[in-house]
Amino acid sequence: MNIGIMGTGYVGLVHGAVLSSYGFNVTCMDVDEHKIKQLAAGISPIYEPGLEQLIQRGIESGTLSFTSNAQQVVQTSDVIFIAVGTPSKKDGSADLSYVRSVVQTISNHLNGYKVVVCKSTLPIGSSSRIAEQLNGALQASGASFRVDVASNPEFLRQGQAVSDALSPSRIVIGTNSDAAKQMLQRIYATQIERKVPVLYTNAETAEMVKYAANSFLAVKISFINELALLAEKVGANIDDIAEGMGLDSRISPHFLQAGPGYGGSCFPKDTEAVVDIGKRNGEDLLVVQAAIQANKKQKQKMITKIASRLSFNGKLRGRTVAVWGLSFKPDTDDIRDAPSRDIIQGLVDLGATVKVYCPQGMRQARRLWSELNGAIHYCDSEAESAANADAIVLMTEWAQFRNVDLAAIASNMRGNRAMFDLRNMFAMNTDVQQLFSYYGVGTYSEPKVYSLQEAK
Ligand SMILES: NC(=O)C1=CN([C@@H]2O[C@H](COP(=O)(O)OP(=O)(O)OC[C@H]3O[C@@H](n4cnc5c(N)ncnc54)[C@H](O)[C@@H]3O)[C@@H](O)[C@H]2O)C=CC1
Ligand SMILES: O=C(O)[C@H]1O[C@H](OP(=O)(O)OP(=O)(O)OC[C@H]2O[C@@H](n3ccc(=O)[nH]c3=O)[C@H](O)[C@@H]2O)[C@H](O)[C@@H](O)[C@@H]1O
Repeated sequence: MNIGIMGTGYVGLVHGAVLSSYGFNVTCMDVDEHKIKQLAAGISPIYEPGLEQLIQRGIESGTLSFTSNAQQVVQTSDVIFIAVGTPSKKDGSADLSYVRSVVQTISNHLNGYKVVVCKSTLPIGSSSRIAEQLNGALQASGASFRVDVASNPEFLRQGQAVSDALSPSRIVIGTNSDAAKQMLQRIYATQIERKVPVLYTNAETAEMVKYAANSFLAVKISFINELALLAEKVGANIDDIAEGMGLDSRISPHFLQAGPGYGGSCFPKDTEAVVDIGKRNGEDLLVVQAAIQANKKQKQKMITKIASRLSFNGKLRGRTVAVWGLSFKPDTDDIRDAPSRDIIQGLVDLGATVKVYCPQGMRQARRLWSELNGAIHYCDSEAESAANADAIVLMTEWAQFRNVDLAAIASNMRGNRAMFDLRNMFAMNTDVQQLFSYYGVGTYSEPKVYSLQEAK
C-alpha cells in the first residue's frame, strides 16, 4: 500500500517513519523544502529519541522517501494523511489555513479513489466538510470516482513520540465508510494484533475525543497546580497529596505532577480551540475555561514567588538567575508555548540578568525568541549558567539535571544560592536542599531573608 503524509512535523514525520518500518511504502511531503532536503539526507529536523535512526532505516530499506512534490504524492498514494499544523489564532480558534491549503492541493491532483485521513487535530465537523469539498469538486469536474475521508486523531506525546506511535494507548477511527475503515485496519494491523484498543465511531466523535482528552488532561494539571498553591500556604505537601489522591484508581496517579503550568504546542491551543467551538455552538465550557485561567495564574505565581524571595522592592535589578530547561518538557527540543518563555520574560521585565541552559531547546529558542536575544545569555552547561548567579530556576525536568555536581555548582553561586525547583525534582533530596535555599512547588518552605547587599 502506498501512503502519503502531508506535513512532516512531530506527528507526520513520526507517523510516516513508523509506518515505513512496518513495510508500507511511505512518502512524506512538506512545503518546507529545507526540511525535505535534510530529511532526504537522513537528518531529522526535530529531536525525538529514536526518530533519526528510524528515518535512516526507512530510507535505506527504500520504504521511506521525502518530497515537496504534492502532485506526485497525491497521485501515487492509496491513503493520504493530513498532518499539518492547526495553531491558535489570536481569538483562540484553530487556524485552519494550512489544512485548507493542503486540502486544495489534494483536490487539484486527485486521480482516483483514495482515503484521506485527518491526523491533525481539527475542529469538530472538519472531516465531513473536507469530504464535501473534495467530493463536490470531483462531481463538478465530472469525475467517475469519489474519495472517503476519515478522522484518525493522534495521541502521541513529544519526547516519546516514536514509542507512543509504535505502541499507542488507543486508535480512534472516525468514519462511516467501510472501505476507509478497512484501509485503516490494514494500516494499523500490527498494533491491532498487539491488542491496542480500537474505537470505531463517526468522524465528529473522533474529532471530539481528541479535544476532550487534551482538555481533560489540562484540567487535571491546573487542578493539581491550584491545590499546590494552597498546599504551600497551609503547610501541606502536594506530591504526597497527589500520591494520596492517585492511589484511588478512579483518579489515577498520572498527570498530577504540580509544576509551573502546562505548555507545549497542544494543550494551550486545544483548550482555547475547544472553548471557541463551545461558544460557536452556544455552550460555555466553564471547566476548560477555568483550567486555562488557572494555567495563566500559575505561571504568574511562579514569577511572583521567585521575585518575592530574591528581590528588593519587588525588582530583580542586580540579580542573576540561571534558568535550566527551556523546552516545555524533557526529551524534546520543542519550545512552543513553553512556560519557560513567560517566566523568563517576567524575570527580565523585573530587571534580572537571565542565563539559560537547556540540553535541546536552545537552538529553537535562539531562532524563535529573537526578541529576547539581547536580554538573555545562552550557556553551554548547567555550571556555566549558574556561575555567580543568585538563583537557579529549574523549569524542565531533564534527567541530566539529577547528575550534575550540584555541590560544585552551589559553591560557585552567590547570595543565598536559591534553587526554585519548579518540577520538584529534588523535593525528596535533603542533601540537595541543604546546598541551596530550596523552594519547590506546593511544598512549604520558610522564607529566607536575602543576605546580599542591596543591589543598585
Ligand atoms: N506535536 C504533537 O505532539 C501532536 C500534534 N498533534 C496535532 O497534529 C498536527 C500537526 O502537529 P505538529 O506535527 O506538531 O506540527 P508541526 O508544526 O511540527 O508540523 C507541521 C508541518 O506541516 C507543514 N506544512 C504546512 N503546510 C503544508 C502544506 N500545505 N503541505 C504540506 N506540508 C505543510 C509544515 O511545513 C510543517 O513541517 C496539529 O494539528 C497538532 O495539534 C496531535 C498529537 C500530538
Ligand atoms: O495533542 C498533543 O499534542 C499531545 O499533547 C500532550 O502531549 P505533550 O504536549 O507532548 O506533552 P505532555 O506530556 O502531555 O505534557 C504537556 C504539558 O503538561 C505538563 N505536565 C504534564 C503532566 C503533569 O502531571 N504535569 C504537568 O505540568 C508538561 O510539563 C507539559 O508542559 C498529550 O499528552 C498527548 O496525548 C497529545 O497527543
